[in-house]
Amino acid sequence: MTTQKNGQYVRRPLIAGNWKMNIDHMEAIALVQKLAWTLDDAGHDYERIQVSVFPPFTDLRGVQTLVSGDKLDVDYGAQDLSDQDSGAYTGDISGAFLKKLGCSQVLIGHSERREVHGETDEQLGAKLSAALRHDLAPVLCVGEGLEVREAGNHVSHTLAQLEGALKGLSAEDLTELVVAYEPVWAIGTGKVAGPEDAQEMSAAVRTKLAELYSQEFADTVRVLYGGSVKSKNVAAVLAGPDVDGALVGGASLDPEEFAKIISFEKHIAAQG
Ligand SMILES: O=C(CO)COP(=O)(O)O
Repeated sequence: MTTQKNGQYVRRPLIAGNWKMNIDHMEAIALVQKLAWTLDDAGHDYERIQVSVFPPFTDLRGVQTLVSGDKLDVDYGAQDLSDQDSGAYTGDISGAFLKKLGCSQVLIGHSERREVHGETDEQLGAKLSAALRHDLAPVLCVGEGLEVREAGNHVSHTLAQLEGALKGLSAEDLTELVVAYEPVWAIGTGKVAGPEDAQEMSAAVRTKLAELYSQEFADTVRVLYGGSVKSKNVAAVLAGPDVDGALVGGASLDPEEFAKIISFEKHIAAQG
């Protein structure tokens, strides 16, 4: 969600937790509950900074029951979806089912899906279309591996992933698009991209979106950074004007640490 203030776009920061294949449905309920309590105690304003979690599929019903029963402001979504809506696709999950479970977002093209399941930009484009058919905001993940970074081709590589997945989709289709830049070498390694790296790529993503669609569209799309985000580095990583939030893996499994990351503005203020 993006609003306009004095002719400028104000992008609502999003801090999202990707739980990957961690935490069963009982643990998920406890984690969301603890997170919500911690954020309430800290006086978190969800309208200003959106909070989402991406649990495994089997946890979604439990999370839905808790969020709707306790009227929590935490949003949630799935880590993947099928490009099909129903039928003989054993093991796949339809966007229609996710929507029924109250999901508002869905991750698409996480580097682990690209690597482990060989998902291609073309398939990801089909998944984006499926998300849009079911009114799920797609969080499209892009980012380069270490070799590409070392060769200095990270910007062109990442923008090609972006363009490949968005092929054939219009700005009107993509009003809820979120892009997450996650350099593969920073995921789960403790090596976080420098603030300049996060800003460089976020700005490049925005320029590409302006080229493909319009500046106005590009100004409304939120670009997240992901890869070893922790409370101690979040203020630096989110300092760039084009970085609109974070996609957090490991650190989102600890409710206190995740709540501290969500309160990143306090860390920025403390830095002066
Ligand atoms: O892959 C990630 C989020 O999608 C990042 O994971 P880590 O924060 O554990 O590095």
